[in-house]
Amino acid sequence: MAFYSRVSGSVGMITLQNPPVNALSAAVRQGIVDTMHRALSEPEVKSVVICGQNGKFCGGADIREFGAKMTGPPLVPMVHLIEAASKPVVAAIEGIALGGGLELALSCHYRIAHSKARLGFPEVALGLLPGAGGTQRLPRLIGVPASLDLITTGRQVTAAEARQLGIVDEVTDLNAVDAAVKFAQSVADKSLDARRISTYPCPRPPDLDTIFERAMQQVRRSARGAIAPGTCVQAVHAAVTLPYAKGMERERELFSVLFNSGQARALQYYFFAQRAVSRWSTASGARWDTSKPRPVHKAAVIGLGTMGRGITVSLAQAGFSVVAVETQEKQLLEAKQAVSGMLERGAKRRGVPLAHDKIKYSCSVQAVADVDLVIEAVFEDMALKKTIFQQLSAICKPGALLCTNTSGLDIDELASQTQSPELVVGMHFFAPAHVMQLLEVVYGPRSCPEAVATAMQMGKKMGKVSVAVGNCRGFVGNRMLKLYLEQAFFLLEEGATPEQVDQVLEEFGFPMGVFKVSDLSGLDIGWKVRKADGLVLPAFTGTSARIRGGSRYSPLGDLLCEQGRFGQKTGKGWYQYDKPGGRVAKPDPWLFGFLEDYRAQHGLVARRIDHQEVLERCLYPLINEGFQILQDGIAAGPEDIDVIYVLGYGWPRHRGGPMFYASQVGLDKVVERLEHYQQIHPDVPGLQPCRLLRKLAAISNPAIHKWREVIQKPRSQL
Ligand SMILES: CCCCCC/C=C/CC(=O)SCCNC(=O)CCNC(=O)[C@H](O)C(C)(C)COP(=O)(O)OP(=O)(O)OC[C@H]1O[C@@H](n2cnc3c(N)ncnc32)[C@H](O)[C@@H]1OP(=O)(O)O
Repeated sequence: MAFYSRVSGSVGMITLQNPPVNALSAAVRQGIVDTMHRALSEPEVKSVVICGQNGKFCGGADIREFGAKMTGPPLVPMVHLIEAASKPVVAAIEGIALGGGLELALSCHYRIAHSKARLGFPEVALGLLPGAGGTQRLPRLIGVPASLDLITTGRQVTAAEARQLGIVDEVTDLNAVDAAVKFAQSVADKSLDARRISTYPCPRPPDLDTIFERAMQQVRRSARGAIAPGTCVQAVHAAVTLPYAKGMERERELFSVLFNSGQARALQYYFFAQRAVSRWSTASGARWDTSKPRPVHKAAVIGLGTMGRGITVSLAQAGFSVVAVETQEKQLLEAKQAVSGMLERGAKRRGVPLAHDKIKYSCSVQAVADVDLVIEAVFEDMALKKTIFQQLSAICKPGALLCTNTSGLDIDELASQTQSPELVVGMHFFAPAHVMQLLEVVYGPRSCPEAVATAMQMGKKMGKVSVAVGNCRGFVGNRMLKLYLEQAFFLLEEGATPEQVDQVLEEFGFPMGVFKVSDLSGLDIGWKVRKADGLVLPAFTGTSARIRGGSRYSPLGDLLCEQGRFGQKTGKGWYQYDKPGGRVAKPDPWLFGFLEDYRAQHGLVARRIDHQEVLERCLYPLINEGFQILQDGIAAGPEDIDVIYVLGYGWPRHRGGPMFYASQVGLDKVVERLEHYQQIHPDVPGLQPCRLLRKLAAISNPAIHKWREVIQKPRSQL
C-alpha cells in the first residue's frame, strides 16, 4: 500500500509501503493513485513528495504478481496521473529506483537522490522492457545512446552517475526525504511546463541510424538468442521516430510480446531460483534458518595453481586475511606474481583498493595453524588430498573448517582422514575462480550444519551464489555434465562432426558448444580422471573397445589425448588452432579422416543426424540425471540444479536452466524421447528415464514449484 501524510503543512507525502523493496503491487499502485488524488484535492497542499519506506524508494513492478491476473490500477495511467499533476511532485530516491520504480520517478517533476542510491532499468534481465513509459521518457531526458546502454544492459548507475547523465536533479549525502521536502517547498509555485518529460522532444543525433545499427549488432552478439535486448532497442527507436503517444503504443505492443513470451517466464523463474538457493536444506534436515555460520576472519589456501590463485584473489577481495601456501618456492613466486597482477587488474576494473596486504605467502603448511578455515586446492588426486587433510587435521586449531576445492572426489573419504569429520565440506569453485559466480558447497554425511552454513556464507561474502549439494561423484554439475559429454561423443561415432554438435548447442544459447569447451578446458583433464577410473584401456579393435562395465563407452577422447591433442593448449583437439594457445577454432580435416577410420575400424556406419536429435540426445540425458539427483536427495530442489547450470555451465539464462526447460518441453515428452532413444541404444543406461521423472510426468506435468511436494515424499515412494 501507500500511506499519506502532511509535512510542514503544505507538502503532501506519499510513502510506498511493501516490504522488502516497496515493489509496485496492485495495492501499492492503488495507494499511489488514491493518495495522489487526495494531495491534489487538498487546497493547503502545494507540492508532493513520493518516497519509499525503510530507505528504499522502489524496486519496480512486483514480480510476484506477474503470473497472476492483473488487478489494481495499471502502471501507465498511474504515471500519467503523476506527470499531469497540477502541483509539483518530487521523488525522494533512497536505496533503489529500479524498473517501474524509476519509471515512477521519471513521471515526477523533480528527482532528489541519496548519494548511495542505485538507479536502473533491470527489466531486460527479466525478459522485459520498461513498460510504463521508461523507453519513451528516458531518451527524451538523457538522449538515445545513454538510454540504449541503460535499457539494453540493465546496468544500474550510482546517484552520482545519474546526476551526470541528467536523470536526477540533486544528490544529497543527508536525508533524501528531508531534502526532497525542502526542495518541494522551494518549487511549490514554479511552473511545471518544462518539467513533464513526455513533452520534451527526443534528441535526434545526426548518426541515428548508425547508433541503432550498432546497438542491434551489440545486443545480437551478447544476447545469444535472448529476445528482450533487441526489443528494448526497438522500443527506444520508437521514442525517436514517433510522437510520445504513438511511442507509448509501440512500447505497449513490444512489452506485451515480451511479457507473454516463454523467455520472460524463464527469466522470472530464474530470478526467484537464484534467491531460493540461499534457503538451503540438506538431506538430513539441516537448514539455512536453523544453522549458524562460524565467524571466519582468516582463511588459508593450499596449492596455488590456477584454481588456488583465483580463490586467493576472491578471498582477499572479500576482505579476508589469507595465508596462501605453495610448497615449491619457484611455484610460490610465480603464483605471487600472478595473484598480484589479478588483484591489480581487479582493483582497476572495479575501482576498489588493492588487497595485496591481505595475503601472506608461505612454503610451509604449518603457516595455516591459526586460520579459521582452509581451502585445499591441489591437483585432483585423492591420495595427495588425503595426505594434506591428515596434515591439516594435525596442524589447524580446533574448530577450523577444512574445505576442499575438488570438482568431484568423495568428501566423506577426505573427512575420514581428519579428527573432526564434521568440519569438512567441499567448496567447488569454477574456473576462473575469481570471476565465476558459482560455488557448489558440498556436504558429506558427517558435515555439521554449522560447517555448511559457514561455507555458504563465505561464498556469499566472496560475491558468489552458493548452492548446497550432497556428496556424490561429480556432485551436481559435473555428474550431469558426464551424460552430456558422453552423448556428444556417441553422436560423433554415429556420423556427426564437432562443428555440427557445437552449432546446435550454440543456437540453443550456450556460449560455446561442448567440443569447443572441451578444447578450452583441456582434453587431458577428463582423460586423467578416466585413467584413474580404469576406463582407459590399451587400444584394440572390436566392439569391446567401446564397452565398459556392460555399457556403451566412447574412447574417442582418450584416442585424441594419445595423439597429444589436448585442445587449445596444444593447438589441436576437436578443432585445430593456428598455434598452441590459439583461441580461434577451425574445423580440422585430420579429425574427419580420423573419425572415418575409427568408424570403419569399429564397423560403425555414419548416418545423417538432424538438429533435433543432436539437441535431444545432448540435453535429455543431462536432464534425466538432474531428476536422478533430485531423487537421490543430492539437490534439494530444481532451482539448485538450474542455478548451477546457468552460472557454472553456460546454460542460457533465458531458458531458465535444464529443469525449468524440461518443465516447458513437457516431462511426458522428455520421457517419450528418452524411451525412443533408449530403444535404439539399449546399452546406454543414461537414456533410461528415472523414477522421479516418470512419476512427475505421470501426474500430468505439474508446475515446477510443485515438484518439491513429490520429491519430499520418502524416496521409497518415488
Ligand atoms: C502484471 C502486469 C505488470 C506490468 C509490469 C510493468 C513493468 C514493469 C517493469 C518492472 O518494474 S519489472 C521489475 C523491475 N525490478 C527489478 O527487476 C528489481 C529486481 N530486484 C533486484 O534487482 C534486487 O532484488 C534488489 C531490489 C536490487 C535488492 O537486492 P538485494 O540483494 O538487496 O536483495 P534480494 O535478495 O535480491 O531481494 C530481497 C527480496 O526482495 C524480493 N524482490 C526484489 N525485487 C522484487 C520485485 N521487483 N518484486 C517482488 N519481489 C522483489 C526478492 O525476491 C527477495 O525476496 P526473498 O523472499 O527475500 O527472496
